[in-house]
Amino acid sequence: MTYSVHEIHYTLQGEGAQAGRPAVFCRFTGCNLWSGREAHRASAICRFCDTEFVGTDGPGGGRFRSPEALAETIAGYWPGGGRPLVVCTGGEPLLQLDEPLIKALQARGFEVAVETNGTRPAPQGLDWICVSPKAGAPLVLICGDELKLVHPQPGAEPERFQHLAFRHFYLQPMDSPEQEANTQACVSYCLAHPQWRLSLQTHKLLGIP
Ligand SMILES: C[S@@+](CC[C@H](N)C(=O)[O-])C[C@H]1O[C@@H](n2cnc3c(N)ncnc32)[C@H](O)[C@@H]1O
Ligand SMILES: Nc1nc2[nH]cc(C(=O)O)c2c(=O)[nH]1
Ligand code: SF4
Ligand SMILES: [Mg+2]
Repeated sequence: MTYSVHEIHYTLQGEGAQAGRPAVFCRFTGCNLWSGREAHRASAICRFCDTEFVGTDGPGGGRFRSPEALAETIAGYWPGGGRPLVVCTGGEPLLQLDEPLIKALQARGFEVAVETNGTRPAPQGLDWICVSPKAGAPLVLICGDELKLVHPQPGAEPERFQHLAFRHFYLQPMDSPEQEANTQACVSYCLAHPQWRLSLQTHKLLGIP
């Protein structure tokens, strides 16, 4: 298996239940819900993506020919100490992340977390699964550690997901020109439905990647 990675960097997890925790981010190329090209955004299934994931030419990106090669590169970003955490994201990481890579990362002491749109089954052995459902896309990954719903999304109302088997339920305001109104909508919904908590994209507030 060759892995195509857009970028690798070390920063704080900005979102959800693990916000504030140092982590290496491995951003895989490609997504099944958008090509990543602006010309295709308006006709994509997922139209609000805030992320660049096309190509292997980002910082630390490249093509890695084995799980060991990618795991060794990721391990090189950890400063030492603490419990190493890698967040596999993208693009859609579950198009590429497989059990051999999870094992190679865990063999180097890493907890392996994933940020996924939930349209693909997860490989065995993940330490943390964050599912972020998208309106109009089939949700097949219906259990995990956190469900983090970008809100508001017509066709992906929180009520559709509240019964699923996740430990944490988060609403994350959609970053868009309507962000202030979206944030207020998330606050109001959480106050009225306390099963849900607010996830702010704290890395954007801090100006870190
Ligand atoms: C770029 S996605 C990559 C992982 C995966 N494809 C997914 O959608 O979960 C990482 C996280 O950012 C969230 N996200 C993407 N665009 C956003 C936006 N405009 N505002 C808020 N969150 C956004 C996604 O829902 C997901 O939780
Ligand atoms: N700091 C930081 N935290 C994040 N949590 C999820 C992210 C993502 O794009 O998957 C992300 C990201 O892009 N940056
Ligand atoms: S599913 Fe994730 S990576 Fe793909 S376009 Fe949507 S937010 Fe971006
Ligand atoms: Mg991001």
